Amino acid sequence: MNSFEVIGGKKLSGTIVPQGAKNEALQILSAVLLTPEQVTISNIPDILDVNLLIELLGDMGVEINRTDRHTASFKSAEVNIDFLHSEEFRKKGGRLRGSVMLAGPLLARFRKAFIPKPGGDKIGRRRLDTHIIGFEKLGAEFNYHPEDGYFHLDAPNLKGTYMLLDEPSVTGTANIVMAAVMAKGTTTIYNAACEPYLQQLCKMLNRMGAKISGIGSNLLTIEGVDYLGGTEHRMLPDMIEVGSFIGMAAMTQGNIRIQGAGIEHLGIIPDKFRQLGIQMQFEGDDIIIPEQETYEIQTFLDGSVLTISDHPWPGFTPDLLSIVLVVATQAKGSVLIHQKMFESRLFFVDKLIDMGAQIILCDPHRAAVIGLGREQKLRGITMSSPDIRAGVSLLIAALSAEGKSVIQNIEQIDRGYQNIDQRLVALGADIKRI
Ligand SMILES: CC(=O)N[C@H]1[C@@H](OP(=O)(O)OP(=O)(O)OC[C@H]2O[C@@H](n3ccc(=O)[nH]c3=O)[C@H](O)[C@@H]2O)O[C@H](CO)[C@@H](O)[C@@H]1O
Ligand SMILES: C=C(OP(=O)(O)O)C(=O)O
Repeated sequence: MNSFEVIGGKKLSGTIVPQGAKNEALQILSAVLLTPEQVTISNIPDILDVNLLIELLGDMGVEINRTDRHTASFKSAEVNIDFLHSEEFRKKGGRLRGSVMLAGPLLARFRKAFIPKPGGDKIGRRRLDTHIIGFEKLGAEFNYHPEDGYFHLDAPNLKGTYMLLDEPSVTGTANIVMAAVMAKGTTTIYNAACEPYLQQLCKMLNRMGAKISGIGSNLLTIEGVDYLGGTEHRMLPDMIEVGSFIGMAAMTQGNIRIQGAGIEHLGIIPDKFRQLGIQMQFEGDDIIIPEQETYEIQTFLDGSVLTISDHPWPGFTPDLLSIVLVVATQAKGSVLIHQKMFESRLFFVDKLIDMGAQIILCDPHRAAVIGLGREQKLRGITMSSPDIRAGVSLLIAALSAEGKSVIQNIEQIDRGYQNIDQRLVALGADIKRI
């Protein structure tokens, strides 16, 4: 297992370009299975999770022509669905959450699918009920086979229907939409997830011939069609990377330009960093974070302590809460971080406490951060990265800390951040991959 050795205290400066969005890529790549025609995708992030999903598509018989690391064409003329039922798929597919989204398109086009226990971050219970119940409502029959550990799905006749989702699951909505585009009749999905990546998926499906309306809202209407054709698609900039860079700039007292940040798709993200007292300017589609001596956490209007919590889109994404938390440790003032959606995503704060941060973990969902206001630096330590976003938060802490830190298990970071060490070295960071 690789580690990062980081010597902290360097002010980062320069320009950084966000990669294509990881969580959009996982949806879009799954959708190539919906057509026998060619789909060409650009701005693909060159990261572990995405490369693994592309490999799985290849294993299923999809013809892949990767013109460069960020552009590829896919042709799913022949698909070996039974590969999903193999030991090899169980091992590889189990390493990423995104593999669960292969099921929707397979049901739509081939009327059967298999789902092994999916992977992804170990950040609490991650149920698949929304996916499976959605498929069932469309007419799929679902059986769990304890002997092989697979959900078996069969859907000889997918039929449009009305459904009210139990929760606006992101991958669940994507899966149900992909299953419904070629069902007979009209499907209405209420309480659908509506974040930008799902909007991107729906727009791409419409370009392929699907009839989806209500895009961007929590009520999607899908008129089934018989056939989808090829298309081209470009991934948005990764909003979680953008947020991570905003936090990193502030923590290291840096001066960074995030070029092509996709500002119109960031929703409430910039406002949350502003609530921490971070200044930023928008110039065209770039975000400039100027060097700031200190930044001060705002209070609510009545003067009470600020709370920052996650919520399904258009609320604040849970994937940036760990970043906000670490950035707050060097702010002036206090904030309560309330992770409502996941239950094991805050435990990494014990490492920040070891580094000298003032944090009280109230329970698995809430952490109170008392900012040090740069009066005392964090200390470098050796630590292990538990999940992708906590991993980057620890990296941000290490970049701002006094002395040397070692971050182990950086495969977690590589799952979602492309060449992060080299890109940060270009901004003046002292990071070695060991
Ligand atoms: C591959 C991918 O795209 N992964 C993202 C996707 O995961 P994923 O699609 O797996 O996450 P879901 O949207 O299904 O739900 C995430 C968690 O939030 C809880 N929940 C969800 C909705 C709700 O109204 N209330 C609630 O508490 C769920 O029970 C679950 O524990 O969306 C998550 C939520 O934005 C992100 O963290 C993941 O990075
Ligand atoms: C939780 C995340 O990823 P995944 O759903 O792929 O585990 C994430 O991207 O922060």
